[in-house]
Amino acid sequence: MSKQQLHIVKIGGNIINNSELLSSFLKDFSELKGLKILVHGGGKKATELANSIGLEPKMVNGRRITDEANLEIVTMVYAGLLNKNIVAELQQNNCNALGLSGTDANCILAHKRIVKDIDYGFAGDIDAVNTNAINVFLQNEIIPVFCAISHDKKGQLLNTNADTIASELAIGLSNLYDVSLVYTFEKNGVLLTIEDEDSVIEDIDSKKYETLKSDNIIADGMLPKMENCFHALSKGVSKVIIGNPTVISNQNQKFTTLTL
Ligand SMILES: Nc1ncnc2c1ncn2[C@@H]1O[C@H](COP(=O)(O)OP(=O)(O)O)[C@@H](O)[C@H]1O
Ligand SMILES: CC(=O)N[C@@H](CCC(=O)OP(=O)(O)O)C(=O)O
Repeated sequence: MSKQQLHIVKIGGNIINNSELLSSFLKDFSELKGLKILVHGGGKKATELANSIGLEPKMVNGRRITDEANLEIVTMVYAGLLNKNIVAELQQNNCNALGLSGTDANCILAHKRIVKDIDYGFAGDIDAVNTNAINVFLQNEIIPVFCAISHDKKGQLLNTNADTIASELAIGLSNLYDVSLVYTFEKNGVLLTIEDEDSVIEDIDSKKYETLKSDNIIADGMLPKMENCFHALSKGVSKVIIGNPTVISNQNQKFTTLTL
């Protein structure tokens, strides 16, 4: 028997910081048919709050150096302010959302990221996704909304890149569902020329990715995002696309499709 379809949609921090774009996306997401999960970032908002109290968070290889003070900030911003406001707006749109961090129902188990020469503090790398618990929500028409906080089951919360949360959820749930993973952010997809929104590269496989990388066409946050895409495809996720938030509702919107 073929598997049921599941859409996992990730929304980036620059969209979350724009209330009009966010509202429009949440309306479209509410209208998306079938089983679905939303994952949100919020790095921009967390940096703004940190700056307002005199902290200057550092990012290394797309990950926040998360000391104790920054862990408090990201927990308040991701699991509190942003997650609850997103859920409230989805509820307003008659989408029965449930806001979750990775510690709720033990959904996302992680360990403190250990890398030689870089102390990431309380940043987490994912070990396991509790697909049984998430499946209970999905099968009861409850729409999980995940923020970028995981835990180690020893009482420690950990800050985890939201793109990685989305890809690991997609990989874990691929055992049960035919999963499409959609990364949405403020641009129209992976662009050949970053200033030109019409220059969407519609198909990228791993070979083309290597060329685009060495030609410096892909840089910054797009590098870890695409690594997550290829990892998801290699672990059983059916479809991975990158595009702007309207891609979930507008058939004519261009986007980038990733293949292995
Ligand atoms: N070729 C490219 N096409 C599109 N975006 C790119 C490209 N190369 C680098 N980027 C950068 O990657 C960023 C997206 O990564 P990131 O900020 O991590 O996204 P998110 O908001 O989803 O977390 C874009 O804002 C853009 O500046
Ligand atoms: C460890 C780590 O880097 N966590 C990310 C989590 C938020 C995130 O990924 O947000 P965007 O999707 O908006 O970038 C951070 O704190 O920035």
